[in-house]
Amino acid sequence: MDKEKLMLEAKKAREMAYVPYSKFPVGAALLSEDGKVYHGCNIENSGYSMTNCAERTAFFKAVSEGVKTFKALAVTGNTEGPISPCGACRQVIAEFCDGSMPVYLTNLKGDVQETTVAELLPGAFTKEDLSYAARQQ
Ligand SMILES: O=c1ccn([C@H]2C[C@H](O)[C@@H](CO)O2)c(=O)[nH]1
Ligand SMILES: [Zn+2]
Repeated sequence: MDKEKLMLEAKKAREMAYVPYSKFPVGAALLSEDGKVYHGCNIENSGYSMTNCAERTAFFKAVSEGVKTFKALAVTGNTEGPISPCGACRQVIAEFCDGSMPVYLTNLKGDVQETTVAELLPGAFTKEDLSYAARQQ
């Protein structure tokens, strides 16, 4: 699947957003190794901190169905420039994806920023950091 199609899938996913508080719908489309697209939207809550972003929704859907290897991610929202994932999502993306995996950040006007997982979260805390500590025990 090409990046244009993946960004279109993110736009479709955005239509499902549940955003009564921010009124700021976001869509994500996560392409798995086996070519399947996992869609995600943001899902808000009256307890604001319970809100789940579009990106994490897509990852949690895939992982909960046993899929943990991914090829690309597209995210879109109605931002002036390409949308910028929050810190929590950057950490979740870093958990499941190689640093070199492409991420397409876009908006409704069609601006596109092609970046990578490593660029989104330089110096991410990873499972390697945990295993170092475990080896010392
Ligand atoms: O990349 C982003 C940025 C924001 N949001 C959501 C969280 C909240 O519902 C709304 C406003 O922050 O947008 C996402 O889903 N993804
Ligand atoms: Zn987020």
